[in-house]
Amino acid sequence: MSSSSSSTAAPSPAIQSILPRLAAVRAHLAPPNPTTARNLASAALTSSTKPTSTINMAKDKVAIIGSGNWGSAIARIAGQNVVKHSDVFESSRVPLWVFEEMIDGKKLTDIINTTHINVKYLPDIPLSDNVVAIPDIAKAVEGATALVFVMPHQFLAKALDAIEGHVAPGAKAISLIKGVDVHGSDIHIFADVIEKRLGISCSALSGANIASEVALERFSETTVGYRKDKEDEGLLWQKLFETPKFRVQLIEDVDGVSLCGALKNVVAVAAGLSDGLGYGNNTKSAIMRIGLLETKNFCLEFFNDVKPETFLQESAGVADLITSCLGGRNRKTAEAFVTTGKPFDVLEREMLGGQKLQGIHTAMDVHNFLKARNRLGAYPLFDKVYHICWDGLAADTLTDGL
Ligand SMILES: NC(=O)c1ccc[n+]([C@@H]2O[C@H](COP(=O)([O-])OP(=O)(O)OC[C@H]3O[C@@H](n4cnc5c(N)ncnc54)[C@H](O)[C@@H]3O)[C@@H](O)[C@H]2O)c1
Ligand SMILES: O=P(O)(O)OC[C@H](O)CO
Repeated sequence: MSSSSSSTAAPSPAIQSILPRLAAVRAHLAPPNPTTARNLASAALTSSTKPTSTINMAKDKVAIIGSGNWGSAIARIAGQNVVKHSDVFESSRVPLWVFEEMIDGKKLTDIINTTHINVKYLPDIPLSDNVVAIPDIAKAVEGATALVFVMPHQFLAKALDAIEGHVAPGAKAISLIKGVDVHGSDIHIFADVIEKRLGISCSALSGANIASEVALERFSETTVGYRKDKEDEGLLWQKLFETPKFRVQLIEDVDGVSLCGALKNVVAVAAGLSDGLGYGNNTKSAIMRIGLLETKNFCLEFFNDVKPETFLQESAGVADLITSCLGGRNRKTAEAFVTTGKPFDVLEREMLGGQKLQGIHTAMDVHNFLKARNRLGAYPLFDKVYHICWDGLAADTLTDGL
């Protein structure tokens, strides 16, 4: 963070190392408005152009880990916002980890670094020049203190293997990944997986955010869930992501934000199946309602700290469920699953140009978890999606027993 008084002498390394913590303590002691997270958020917005400290402090260095459709859209915003908030962020360079692949004989990283466009995952929409594509994940996170995880969930474990041991002291993370990590009767959100593996605090961002619409600057909202007593981190992520066309709201609810983002993908698959069957709007609305109810019941049954207001008052809740059931990739491929009879892996390859489906995998993870807990009967929609997608059950049984 830059100083409001550039003539102040630089503090010693020992003092510098405790400055981020001091800033956090100061934020807790004197929040701009202690009543609600939203008020904190707006206070941060209005104060964003004002100097916030009289002491020189290290700026946060951002790294984006993942460069698919959403990863590229979010890298675009982050690249612009680090310049806008160059008092807080190192602005000259935003490393973007790219899983290297060849496109027409050229490396995707070279194409991005030359044209500033991710031609495969977000064609036609330029990233800002400071976003630098890097194929080596350990190099991409080197020195970074604000790590943005945005990749299909199936690739996270391998990415963490490569990152572990390369994370800067004092770093924090945010997960934009939609899905759940299930082992037998255990379930975790990916923010927990990141936090545990890297030993750093991890927030979550999720909302009604079809990537291409956000990238085209169509007005959208999102939710950042931050950890208990970590409003300062929520405010930092809000600074990194908020624009006039992409509004970021804050809530102290990492679990609820993450789970809503994961489970709505299962509901979106159900909505697509319904569309494929030609059932119309009443049925789809019923699926959304039942899906939201199962989502809420699941969160409250298996996670202790979920805030009820996340479901209806936050973009991560009902709004993401609606946009995904209307316009998402999960909906689209599930509709084609019914109309073409092709399996999902074939449809993913044929219809998504390298982008990945999450909903069918989350349906299986949720099924396995509920089975292990002997609770399948309480979640009939989630269960039906699993059996239709993975078990050969006829799609036209979708609404039976709901
Ligand atoms: N696309 C959206 O509209 C959207 C919006 C909000 C949230 N999300 C969520 O964000 C997360 C990331 O989605 P996305 O749209 O950026 O990705 P995507 O679906 O476009 O996936 C493609 C990405 O996976 C990478 N990849 C492919 N094979 C790989 C491998 N073997 N190892 C590592 N990486 C590999 C590709 O390089 C590319 O970056 C997901 O959890 C998704 O649900 C997506
Ligand atoms: O296209 P989907 O179905 O993966 O959904 C995209 C986003 O999660 C919508 O917020």
